[in-house]
Amino acid sequence: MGLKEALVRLSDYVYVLKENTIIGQRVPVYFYISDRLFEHLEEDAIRQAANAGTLPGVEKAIYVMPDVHVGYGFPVGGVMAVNTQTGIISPGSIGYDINCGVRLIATNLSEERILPIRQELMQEILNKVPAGVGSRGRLKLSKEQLKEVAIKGARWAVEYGFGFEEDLMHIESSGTLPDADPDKVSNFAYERGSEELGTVGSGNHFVEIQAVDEIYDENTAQKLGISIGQVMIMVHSGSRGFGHQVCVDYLKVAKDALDKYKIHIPDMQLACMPFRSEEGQNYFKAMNCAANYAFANRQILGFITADTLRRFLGISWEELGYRVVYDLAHNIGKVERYKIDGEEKELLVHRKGATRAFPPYNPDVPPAYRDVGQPVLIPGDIGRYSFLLVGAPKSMEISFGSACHGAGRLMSRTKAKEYARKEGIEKVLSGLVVVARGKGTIMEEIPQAYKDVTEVVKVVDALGIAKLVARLKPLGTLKG
Ligand SMILES: Nc1nc2c(ncn2[C@@H]2O[C@H](COP(=O)(O)O)[C@@H](O)[C@H]2O)c(=O)[nH]1
Ligand SMILES: [Mn+2]
Ligand SMILES: [Mn+2]
Repeated sequence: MGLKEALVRLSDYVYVLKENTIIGQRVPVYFYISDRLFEHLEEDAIRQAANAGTLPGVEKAIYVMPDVHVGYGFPVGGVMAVNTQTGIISPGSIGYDINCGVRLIATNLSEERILPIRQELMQEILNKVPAGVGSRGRLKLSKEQLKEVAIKGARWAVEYGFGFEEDLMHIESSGTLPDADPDKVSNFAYERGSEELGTVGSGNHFVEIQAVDEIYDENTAQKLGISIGQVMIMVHSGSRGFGHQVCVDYLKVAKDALDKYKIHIPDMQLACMPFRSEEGQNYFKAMNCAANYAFANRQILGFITADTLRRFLGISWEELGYRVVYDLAHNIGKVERYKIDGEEKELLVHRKGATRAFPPYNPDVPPAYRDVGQPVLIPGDIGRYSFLLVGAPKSMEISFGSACHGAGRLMSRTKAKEYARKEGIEKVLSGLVVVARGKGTIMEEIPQAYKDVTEVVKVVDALGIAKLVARLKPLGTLKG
């Protein structure tokens, strides 16, 4: 019997793989998924989530979000929490693109102003915002400067002139993670990171001009300053080669340390180290450096894009009404506290392709949003929609304060290209404005390559993990 058949349907949106379904699996795995999305659930993604349930110190349950797909060792869309005293830290369960994440910026502009000029505007954004494989940014930073970025995160970018002090109040962890030690990052990571700060990257990463096209919760939307027809900027990028190298370096450290700590894992891609060990702490401190690099990266990208839009229209910052709504990480490991069976525990929450979704009145929600909950930013694809939600109370009980992170890939890059070729790329992209350095990327990133994000957010909304606030439609997209 395959693992998919072993899943028990508990309700409309919840399936469980009971503990001990595979050897050594100490906790159940909950899949938050609708029947439509269940059809796409891969056997290998189920196995990866079950494998994670065997890791030392794993607490309560593994949670899998509706945008799940197979990843490196741990599935994208997976949430795993381990005890910080007895548990491990797993680089593969955080991901290669450390602090890949999303930023949403609001403007005062209305959709009508952008629609007639969107092709020219996106061309200008393509000229001004560095994107694409191995693209170089405006900055070439020395190792000493990069160490500052690794410590200060988004604050470094603001001090350098990319943005405003108040932006920092609207970023997860204010855009600066404290436990960062730049001496734990390799020279090669510094080399790879030196010319990539302020660059989008390739593939799934993007800068998109969007318009608010539906509001589900008028009261919350008002508190977030969101209204119908409003033009928004969404940025999706991460820590580029810098973070990738941190992951590569510490996967090797983890593999080498398995014998030393007598850790047995069902898959080498889950190589891990005790969180409290020297190796585990070194990775955690390097991972936070990469996360800070990513916060700085999105700070720069969002600011350059807004500045390009402003200059293109010949308007001031005031007229543009630039305002960071929120910026969040969806590949990260964070120390948080949760009650399990009545006992409060300190846990290291691995979110890989999963978004923190803290509810109202949580002290880690920025003061401006304290009574509505943390904004949850869910990109969809270049042709359909993206969504703005806010964290809701159930997330603290049933998903370690987490929600989904996107639509999730449906087709491999090769399959997407084949589909685009067969159907004809002009037909597939009809009515969309998409710019990129290489045509290949667009073929891999067609809307059909992704699941239906509307179905994905319906699940987290129905479960009370996050609450739908607004739908955003793309006006133009820059792909890497
Ligand atoms: N609005 C857009 N959404 C997009 C685009 N390309 C990808 N995506 C979505 O982002 C998530 C997150 O991706 P990941 O790399 O962090 O796993 C992905 O699942 C898609 O739903 C885009 O161009 N525009
Ligand atoms: Mn991402
Ligand atoms: Mn990424």
